Amino acid sequence: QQAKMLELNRLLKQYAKEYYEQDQPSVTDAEYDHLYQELVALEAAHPELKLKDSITQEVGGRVLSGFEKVKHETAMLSLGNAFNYQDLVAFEERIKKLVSGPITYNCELKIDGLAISLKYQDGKFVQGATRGDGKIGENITENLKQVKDIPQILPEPLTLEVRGECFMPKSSFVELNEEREAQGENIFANPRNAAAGSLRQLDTRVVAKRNLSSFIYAVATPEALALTSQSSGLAKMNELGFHINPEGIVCESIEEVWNYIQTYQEKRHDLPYEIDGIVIKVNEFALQEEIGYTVKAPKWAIAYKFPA
Ligand SMILES: COc1nc2nc(N)nc(N)c2nc1C
Repeated sequence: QQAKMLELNRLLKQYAKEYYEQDQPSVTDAEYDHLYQELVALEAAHPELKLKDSITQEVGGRVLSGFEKVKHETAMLSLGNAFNYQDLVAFEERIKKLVSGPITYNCELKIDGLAISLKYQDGKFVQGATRGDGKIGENITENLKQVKDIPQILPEPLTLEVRGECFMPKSSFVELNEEREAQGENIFANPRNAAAGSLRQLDTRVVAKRNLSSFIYAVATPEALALTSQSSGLAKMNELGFHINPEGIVCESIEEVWNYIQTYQEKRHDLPYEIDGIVIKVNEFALQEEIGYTVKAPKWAIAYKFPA
């Protein structure tokens, strides 16, 4: 076993050197991960034999043997869907039955990535998680630390949780598939799969090379920031250093919402990331509370899905 550990360490250090210094690894990520996991397992089985300079002890060589589960304090919900103008009119009619007074709509691009939750304690990023089943997600904090536009420290010592989408820009997706093709590895079908596959990596150094990005779209703890609307919430999160999608607008009517949808049904082909629709939300938080939720989704929001 000791000999095996020595051999694995020698190989992995050689591969890591190729990967990080010479940028032409002689093995694929998958082979590297496999060997790495073999060493992690060996060390777990024989801790007394673990080499003190083992590659698994190196800073940055954060390799998990799996992801812990985390419970979401407030469930990460899904969205009801709309597929045409009539669905949007029906959405507004349902809402108008539940509230009096003027309603405005915050319209946001629906990024084709995967939902993430980010928790901050006294202004420090302490936990990142996947949506999972909405109640229980996976702890991918170490991987999300490799996403460059996710702030590690906030300008104020706030304790809050935000939610958003982690995605791979189109250009990075093309590059990654070219690399994988060159190494005879299977390519990803779309940027969403590439992002999901990257965040599932157990070796944070692989994640660091995948050029993932994020757009934050909600504060899960709005009371933490005394916010009154979705649009002001996004502005505040932007000030705090979160990456907020710049294409969102406030609409005064469903007609305006429909114009926005038509605009992006075309414009989306020119965006540097993939979107699969538009999310329309009642902008005022007081009205959102009045309108409420179904078991699985807010009644004050709807996702208009672009035709595939
Ligand atoms: C309020 O809940 C949500 N808001 C969202 N907003 C945007 N922009 N994109 C999403 N995918 C999204 N998903 C959910 C569940």
